[in-house]
Amino acid sequence: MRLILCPTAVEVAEWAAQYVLRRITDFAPTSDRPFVLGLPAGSTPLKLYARLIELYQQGKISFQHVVTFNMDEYVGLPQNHPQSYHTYMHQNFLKHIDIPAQNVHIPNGNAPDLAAECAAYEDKMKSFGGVNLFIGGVGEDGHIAFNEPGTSLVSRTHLQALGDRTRQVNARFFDDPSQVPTHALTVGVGTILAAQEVMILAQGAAKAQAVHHAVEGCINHLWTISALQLHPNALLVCDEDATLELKVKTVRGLGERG
Ligand SMILES: N[C@@H]1[C@@H](O)[C@H](O)[C@@H](COP(=O)(O)O)O[C@@H]1O
Repeated sequence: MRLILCPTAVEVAEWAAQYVLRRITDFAPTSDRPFVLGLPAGSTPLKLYARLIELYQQGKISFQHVVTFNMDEYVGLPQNHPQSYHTYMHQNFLKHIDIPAQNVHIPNGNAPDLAAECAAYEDKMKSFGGVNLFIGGVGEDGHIAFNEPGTSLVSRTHLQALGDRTRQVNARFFDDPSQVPTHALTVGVGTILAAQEVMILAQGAAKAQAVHHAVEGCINHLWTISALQLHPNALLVCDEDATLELKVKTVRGLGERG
């Protein structure tokens, strides 16, 4: 795992945006050979999306031949609900760039058969030859996508019951905490590990425990982010506050300046 140290969240976003730019540019995608990008929702990637939109507006990057797969979506929330991840992605990123609508994939949390939806989502990813770069955030309890503590590290896209802690943390986006959905569809830990590269962003002291478990802890299903240790090309891009629970020795020995 590469641990990239950035002073602030702004620099995390800048580092990540330049990384995405470089990866897509070097790949030189075409319609027959698109670049497949895994994307998260949440507050963490907002600055990254804003930066990518700027790079697009400056003509430095195009998403014409990029195919996206979102990590997760709430179950039972209408797609046009202000807090659905469909709405989030369109408002914060997709409507501002040149990505063709048919290249965008977000799990359908209102599908009549959720198990079939999950299986079809995995098949769709495979039909593109898998994901080139999966970007993610991390929950305070170390969940990646919506893979809550205890989720199998070889899990694939599945229906996930959301834990109380996740629902409480995400309640800040809803008018009434009781509106936070109880379930989500999420790519599995195994789905993320199957990507050629994984880049997780962590910023703020609330993520420091999760970063500690990711980097210094044992690989275990109670901190699903620790599965990054199994990946040959994993990047963990942190701001200073997110590293507060790491040992100085770890930061100095492993950390690369972003
Ligand atoms: N399903 C999402 C995750 O994909 C995200 O990484 C996490 C952290 O969110 P935030 O970036 O808002 O801290 O929250 C949610 O639970």
